[in-house]
Parts: sequence; structure tokens; C-alpha cells
Amino acid sequence: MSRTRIKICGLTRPQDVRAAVMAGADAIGFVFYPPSPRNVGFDQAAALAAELPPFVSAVGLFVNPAPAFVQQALQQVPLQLLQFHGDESEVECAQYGRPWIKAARVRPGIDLVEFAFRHPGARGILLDAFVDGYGGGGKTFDWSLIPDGLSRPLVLSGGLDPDNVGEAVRRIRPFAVDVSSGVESAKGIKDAAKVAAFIAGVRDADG
Ligand SMILES: O=C(O)c1ccccc1N[C@@H]1O[C@H](COP(=O)(O)O)[C@@H](O)[C@H]1O
Repeated sequence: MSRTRIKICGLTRPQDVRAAVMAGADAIGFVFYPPSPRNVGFDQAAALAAELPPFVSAVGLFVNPAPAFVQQALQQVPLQLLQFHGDESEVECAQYGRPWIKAARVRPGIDLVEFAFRHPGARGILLDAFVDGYGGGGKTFDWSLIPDGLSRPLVLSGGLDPDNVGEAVRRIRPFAVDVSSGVESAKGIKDAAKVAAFIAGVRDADG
């Protein structure tokens, strides 16, 4: 069984970056979306990214961004991956020439096979619950809506936490999991014990 990759998203403080790294996170996420309570500025994200050791990736999360905004982020912050969490098209996501993943906001009726087909350049398809405000809502979705054989690495997110992530990994066997709300004490403030418990839950399920 391969090791499920783990991204901890919405980091705003250096101590939270260190806690995620110490607990074994593979990637951390910076939210570049001003309406989010987890939004960070480019200078702030660059300082946080400087805390990262080798082989831990920095992911930039965007929601329907203006191209100049993404270009500026790329100039100031060493991002290994872009995460598009809005209504961006394949062309809009691909224009930066960087690896990217695309979030689908899952609710009954969505055709995830067709969604993946519409984003052939995405390195992975991230599945999140359909919530107001595009994401980070701490809400799970009906995992039975996930089709077999999505033909792309699947990143499972949406309302994951230390209590349910083991079941999620055992049932879905995603390539990776992504969490924000479920490891927080307040929005944008990570709880080191919850981060450690979340990662332990994934590792336990990996077997
Ligand atoms: O974290 C945010 O504030 C956010 C804002 C806008 C779009 C996405 C956002 N976060 C992503 O949402 C999912 C689910 O988060 P949660 O664990 O349910 O809180 C996750 O992929 C975050 O990266």
C-alpha cells in the first residue's frame, strides 16, 4: 500500500509550519484569497516558506485569480504547486507553466469523470464539499459520489479531521488528503496536537 500524501492548508504562522513539518506533512498550503480568514500576503507566505526543509512542498491556493496576481505570487513565493479552487478553466490554470491541481466542489449531480476530462493538464483532482465561499468550510461530502477510476491522482478534502481521516483513507484510498478546518483551534490558527493526530490517523490507515 503506498503512503497517502498529506497537505496541511491555510497556514499563517511560523510555529504552525514547524508543527506541520515535525508531524510529517508532505506539503503546506498558503491561501491567496483575500475573502478567506486564512488569507496571507506574499511577503508573509515567503517568510513561512523559508521555514520549509527539503522535500516539503509549498502549495499556493487561488480562487478565480487575476493572472497578474498569480504572477506576482510566483515571483515572491517559492511555490512548487498551484491549487485552483474556483471556476478556472483548463487554459486559465495552465497559463503559468507550473504544475497545478484543480478542485471540484462536490454535490449530487456533479460528473467527476467529465470534470477530470475538462482539466487534462491537472496533476491531480482535489475533491472538496460544495460550500459557500468556495472552500475551507469544514464540511464533508458524500464520498459515495466519488467514481472509480478517475484517471488522475485524487486529493480528498472537505471536512476531514483527526476522527474521520482514517475511515476516509481506508475507504477511498486517495493519493493525498488535504485539511484546513479540522486541525485548527481558530480559523487560520493550527492546533499542533490536532495536526499530529491527523497525520497519525492517516499513517495508521496506511497500515
Ligand atoms: O481554507 C480556505 O479558507 C479556503 C478558501 C477558499 C477555497 C479553499 C479553501 N481551503 C481549501 O478547502 C478545502 C477544504 O477545507 P476544510 O478542511 O474543509 O476546511 C481544502 O482543500 C483547503 O485547502
